Amino acid sequence: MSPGFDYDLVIIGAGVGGHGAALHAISCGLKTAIIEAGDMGGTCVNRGCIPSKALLAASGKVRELRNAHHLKSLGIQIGNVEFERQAIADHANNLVAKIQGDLTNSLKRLGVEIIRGWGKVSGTQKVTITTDKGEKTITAQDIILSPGSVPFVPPGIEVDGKTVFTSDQGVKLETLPKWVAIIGSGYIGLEFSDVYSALGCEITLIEALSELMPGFDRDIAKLAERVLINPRDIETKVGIYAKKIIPGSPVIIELADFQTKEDLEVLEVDACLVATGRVPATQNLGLDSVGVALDRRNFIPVNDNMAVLSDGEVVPHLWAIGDAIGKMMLAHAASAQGIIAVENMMGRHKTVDYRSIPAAAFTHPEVSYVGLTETAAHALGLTEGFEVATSKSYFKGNSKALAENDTDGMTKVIYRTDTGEVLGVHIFGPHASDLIHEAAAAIASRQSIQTLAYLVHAHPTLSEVLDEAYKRALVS
Ligand SMILES: Cc1cc2nc3c(=O)[nH]c(=O)nc-3n(C[C@H](O)[C@H](O)[C@H](O)COP(=O)(O)OP(=O)(O)OC[C@H]3O[C@@H](n4cnc5c(N)ncnc54)[C@H](O)[C@@H]3O)c2cc1C
Ligand SMILES: NC(=O)c1ccc[n+]([C@@H]2O[C@H](COP(=O)([O-])OP(=O)(O)OC[C@H]3O[C@@H](n4cnc5c(N)ncnc54)[C@H](O)[C@@H]3O)[C@@H](O)[C@H]2O)c1
Repeated sequence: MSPGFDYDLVIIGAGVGGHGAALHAISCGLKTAIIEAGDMGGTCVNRGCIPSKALLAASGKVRELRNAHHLKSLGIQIGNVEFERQAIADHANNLVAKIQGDLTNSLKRLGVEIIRGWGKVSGTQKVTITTDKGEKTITAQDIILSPGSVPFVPPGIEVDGKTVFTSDQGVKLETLPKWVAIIGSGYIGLEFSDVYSALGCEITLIEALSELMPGFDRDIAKLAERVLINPRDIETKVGIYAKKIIPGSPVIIELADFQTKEDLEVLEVDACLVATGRVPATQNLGLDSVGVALDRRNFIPVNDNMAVLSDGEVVPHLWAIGDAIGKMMLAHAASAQGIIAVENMMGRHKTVDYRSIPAAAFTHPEVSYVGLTETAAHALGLTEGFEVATSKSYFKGNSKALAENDTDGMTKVIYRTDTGEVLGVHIFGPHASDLIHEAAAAIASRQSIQTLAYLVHAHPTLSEVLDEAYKRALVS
């Protein structure tokens, strides 16, 4: 315990980032407190990963069981498949309650003090907590800020939470609108279009940029579009943005060309999900009391060790992690950053290796990746002076996928031609979110495709799609 302080570590925000940091701090012997103003578990547990994956799991089963053609190819026939919207919503809500309870108990069991209220830095190594009952100030050797993020709603869009809503309300599945517009084809847009289309809604997917799924590798995005969008009841509008959205019945959406800003058409739909990204929840954190200014996009500036910066200089004993620093808005990235922050405050110099952090969209089939897209790899090659090559393999050549009659998908491995170092791996296909981890481990140790091609994969497994892609690189 640091002499003269109430705690060794105080964490503001009990999302997955704060939780990960707290668990690691306890394992390092630090007396730790965590401050939470809202729901324990933050976005991921209450309004993000957990409820959305519960909805995807249930709606994915409906899709599978209603796919008579696929079932027949396996010799199976079943009758009408029914579902109850409220029962699916209850599954998601119950899972949230369970995981929120488990997370809170894990903190209590380990001796992390949970303080409810709004936390604010009130000077060097000081935090003030405001509750309905008043204010109290505590001191800590170190402070971690993990306040997370909230949905971004572009100007002109009015959210009423009922007919026009963000994922915060969407995960509650309070209605199944007959016709729903989804604004944005990123992670949330894709996952919700998977849920809604499986449950029988008609969708119009609107993307401002010139291609759908702009954040994903191009080959993967094109194939994903052919499987996840085109055959389903989803109309797409690309290069078009929602200039104005008025809630009601119907919801009125004014669309305009993203490049020219010219007005295009007006849609009248039953509901609209706004999935246009997230912004950091970094207001009123008391950062001015220690001379810290937010960056241009309101993220907290940090260095590679997660130390908060003021004018480029480290602010001693102040750290920030998670969505609020804007490096990679993912749950596992937030908790990895929490662990790295604690390691550095313990005097062990460590940084986060973003290149090896995987990401996945839990659609049916799934999309996953780790490392660079082909475009980013070529750009890096140009600045660092190396050539890039790719190797692809397809689920339609994989015995396990063939046995399941589930063969839509591909794997793409991107590597340097000089050293063979793997720079990125992208998978679209069944279980892609699990398959990506061997590639993440390979990238973490900067392995070459030549080494990976000699790894032995069990047969018949889906993981052989990676084996095939590695081996193909040796003969190309
Ligand atoms: C619909 C959806 C689905 C998602 N699915 C996935 C997924 O499948 N996989 C994945 O990796 N990521 C997913 N994400 C992203 C993931 O939820 C976030 O990356 C993650 O929650 C970030 O964690 P965090 O700890 O930084 O912040 P948060 O989870 O946002 O937690 C921050 C916490 O801090 C509290 N807080 C803020 N300010 C204060 C203050 N001053 N005082 C006290 N408390 C404060 C907030 O109340 C909140 O509880 C999803 C997000 C959404 C919206
Ligand atoms: N499976 C997962 O890991 C998962 C799932 C959901 C969310 N998340 C996280 O949550 C964050 C937010 O997700 P998201 O899908 O909202 O953001 P995103 O950044 O992934 O996608 C937003 C999309 O909306 C488009 N857009 C923005 N404004 C628009 C407008 N006015 N009209 C039309 N299109 C517009 C953007 O071009 C972009 O393609 C992501 O950064 C992601 O990291 C992760």
